Amino acid sequence: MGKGKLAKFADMRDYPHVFEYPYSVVDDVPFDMKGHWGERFFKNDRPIVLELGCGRGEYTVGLGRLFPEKNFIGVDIKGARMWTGATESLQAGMTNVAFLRTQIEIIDRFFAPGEVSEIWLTFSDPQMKKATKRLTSTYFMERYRRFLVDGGLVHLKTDSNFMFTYTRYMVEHNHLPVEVMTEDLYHSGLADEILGIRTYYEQQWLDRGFNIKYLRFRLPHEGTLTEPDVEIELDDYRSYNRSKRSGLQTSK
Ligand SMILES: C[S@@+](CC[C@H](N)C(=O)[O-])C[C@H]1O[C@@H](n2cnc3c(N)ncnc32)[C@H](O)[C@@H]1O
Repeated sequence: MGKGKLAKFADMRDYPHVFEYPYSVVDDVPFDMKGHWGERFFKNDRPIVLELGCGRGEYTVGLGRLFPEKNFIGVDIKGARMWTGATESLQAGMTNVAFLRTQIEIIDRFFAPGEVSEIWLTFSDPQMKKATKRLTSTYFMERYRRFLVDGGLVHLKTDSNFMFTYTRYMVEHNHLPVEVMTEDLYHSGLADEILGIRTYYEQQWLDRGFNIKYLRFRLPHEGTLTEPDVEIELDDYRSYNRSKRSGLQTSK
């Protein structure tokens, strides 16, 4: 039988590469590794890549294996999910992987200007009701700009037509340079060992016959970002009213 939540939380508290700073903690204790992840934790000055809303951390661990010359940090508020990737990377002796348990709304408290080189958003909740909760909204882009290098890459992998369409409008409206865009990754010829990493949620959507969409763009520091004024068709397989939970649990 698998470990229960309490046992996973206990493991996480002892893991040397897991940092747990939800709102309640970081309000009282400033995060003193801000600006010092390389020197104090990774012991090198290699590029740092974030996976935001990492869940079990498949991209954090998978990319960590593919790119030992970079450092990867998975961020999520759900500790029991994160435990999977944290345990796997610890058992594999990976020194270029860490996890941060916190709310992404306060992500800029953990990284200094220019400290992060890339961001992955993997199957983020589309948050169809409220743009400010959507991880590709300009609200979050403004936060990412505070620590992402100028012109740093943002990757979005999603099942959601709503999330993909919204993000495409946001990117076009703000003239952010697009590097790659496909509405059907696995039939596009683009899927390689990086894009072929499959997350837990991704596999569920693939099993249900959904196309996987992928968008990669750059986020320059210059210019004011504004929200696109568009109406986007809602994903009919997700519950609009309970968009706080992820689609798989709320569908139909
Ligand atoms: C649909 S799941 C995707 C998980 C994983 N990336 C995957 O593809 O299997 C979305 C994840 O984002 C996390 N998440 C969503 N909004 C968040 C926020 N504001 N702060 C921290 N985590 C968040 C959730 O806890 C959840 O684990």
